[in-house]
Amino acid sequence: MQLKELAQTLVVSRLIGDGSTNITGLQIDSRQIQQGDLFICITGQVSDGHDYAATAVQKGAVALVVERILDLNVPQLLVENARDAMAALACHYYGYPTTDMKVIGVTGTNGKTTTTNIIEHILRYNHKQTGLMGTIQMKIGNEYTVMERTTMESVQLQHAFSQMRDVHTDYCMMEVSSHALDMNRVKGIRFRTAVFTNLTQDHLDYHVTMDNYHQAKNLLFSRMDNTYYADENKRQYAVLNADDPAYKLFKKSTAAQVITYGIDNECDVRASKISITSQGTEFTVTTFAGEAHIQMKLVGKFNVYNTLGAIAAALLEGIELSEIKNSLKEINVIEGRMEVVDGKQDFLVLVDYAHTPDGLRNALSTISEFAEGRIITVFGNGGDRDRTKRPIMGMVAAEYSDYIYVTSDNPRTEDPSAILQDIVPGLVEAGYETDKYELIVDRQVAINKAIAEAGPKDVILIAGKGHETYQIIGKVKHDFDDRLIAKSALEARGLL
Ligand SMILES: CC(=O)N[C@H]1[C@@H](OP(=O)(O)OP(=O)(O)OC[C@H]2O[C@@H](n3ccc(=O)[nH]c3=O)[C@H](O)[C@@H]2O)O[C@H](CO)[C@@H](O)[C@@H]1O[C@H](C)C(=O)N[C@@H](C)C(=O)N[C@H](CCC(=O)O)C(=O)O
Ligand SMILES: Nc1ncnc2c1ncn2[C@@H]1O[C@H](COP(=O)(O)OP(=O)(O)OP(=O)(O)O)[C@@H](O)[C@H]1O
Ligand SMILES: N[C@H](CCC[C@H](N)C(=O)O)C(=O)O
Ligand SMILES: [Mg+2]
Repeated sequence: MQLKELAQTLVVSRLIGDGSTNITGLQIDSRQIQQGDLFICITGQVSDGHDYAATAVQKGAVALVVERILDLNVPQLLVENARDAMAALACHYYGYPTTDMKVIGVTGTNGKTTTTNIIEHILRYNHKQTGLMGTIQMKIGNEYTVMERTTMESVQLQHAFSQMRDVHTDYCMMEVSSHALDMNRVKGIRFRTAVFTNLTQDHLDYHVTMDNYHQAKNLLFSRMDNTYYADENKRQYAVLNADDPAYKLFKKSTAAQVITYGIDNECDVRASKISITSQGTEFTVTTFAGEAHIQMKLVGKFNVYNTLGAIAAALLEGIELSEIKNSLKEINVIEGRMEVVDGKQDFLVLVDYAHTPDGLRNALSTISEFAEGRIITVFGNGGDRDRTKRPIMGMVAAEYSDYIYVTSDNPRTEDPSAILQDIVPGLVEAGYETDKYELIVDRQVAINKAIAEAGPKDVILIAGKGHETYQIIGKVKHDFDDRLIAKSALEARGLL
């Protein structure tokens, strides 16, 4: 594609140099440049992409998108904000792929991965060609790729959507993180449906206040343009959790049709008669399309919420409630979400991705509903992330646990033992006795100890890392999988 064609998508940009230059790719990272790329210089928080433009040109970039003219002998497209411009350029370059499929976006502090996976399961079960993008993996056709980020940059997203279009994808279910909304990574995506799960504390390192965080989430809903299309396939929907007060802002600011779900408040898709065991969950769902009794292997009240959001989204696609019910019966536990580590033991070992105060509370309160023995919690907090959630998670753990191993999550560039120390004030504030917890920096040692000392009917919750197969210490990613470590600890006791 010629540079001038891309430039035309941005009315107020200024093109300096030869507009007929042929562009064969878009790239934001100088380390990944290929011959013929247009290098987009992003002014970031850590580095400035403009500083890497010369290297990018040396490596084969044939033109630049810049926020200030650089002294380099290649055509340059001058824009006010490169990240913003990038979303428009990416949509055009890849031929607006999200207008050729239905994209169902899910946002919220917790439950995005779970909800997207449930919707994907229902639609695939009902013979739709599906795609998936999120924390664990991306699915294009039948190919799965492990992901680094929950929501990628716009160039990567639009590229992935174009690949999905190539394999005739009907629906893409995607997680939409607040970072992505705030940084315009998802600008230009046409969402068929946007689902809101919940809003609780996380990411205050980035958003600083809960109000900013709420406003970032709101961008998903406020950018939905219009619901009044004659063509049913073009209508847009907002599926909102009516039990979370944050939904009111989204309801007010969206032009999409609003469908609410919940348990406690009056709403359009509502669950009642909920029964939870360690094996699964049952409930009755009352919807605008009838009533059904749902049985599934996912456990916990929070998974009832995730499922309600998914049921609403699927009903909007014309899937019969009876078919939704059948497909939910078949759904398996989502990787790293209340995942049971099985052996011959007479206690339960669960690996869960709870890494926020609300996530941990939900995981532990669910366990407390069926635990017959002690509840033993192994958890920590990620480094270089929201520090204010650490003592709160300590308080939550103290509220439900009989014993706690405070340990490392992904320390990243922080001092691991200092992170553990940040959790302790929460335990103290909760009045938790000092002989009921210990601090063990090495997560493997903590997991081994928890399993070595477990007794009959105890439940061990290993929280925070879920599906992750690594641990980031400093800047190094080490192999680490809570489930494999738990298994080897069981083996050491002769219980595998
Ligand atoms: C806070 C945040 O999200 N930052 C992301 C953002 O960083 P930034 O804008 O500050 O960019 P930067 O790192 O300063 O770099 C500026 C530019 O220089 C370029 N560069 C840099 C170095 C170089 O050698 N060559 C080069 O070209 C970079 O590619 C970039 O284009 O853009 C970068 C490029 O895409 C991301 O790597 C970076 O992710 C950081 C590492 C990160 O950890 N992000 C997490 C918090 C995140 O996004 N999480 C959410 C999920 C949260 C959730 O829901 O739980 C997610 O969607 O994954
Ligand atoms: N609806 C929910 N409400 C509260 N907690 C939940 C909910 N769903 C899941 N959780 C808890 O949060 C953890 C993470 O769930 P999930 O991976 O689905 O969330 P996410 O929003 O995708 O997280 P991330 O922001 O890391 O992508 C689960 O392991 C569980 O403990
Ligand atoms: N998407 C979340 C994941 C946190 C997972 C936890 N294991 C950690 O490393 O803090 C984040 O980037 O904040
Ligand atoms: Mg996720």
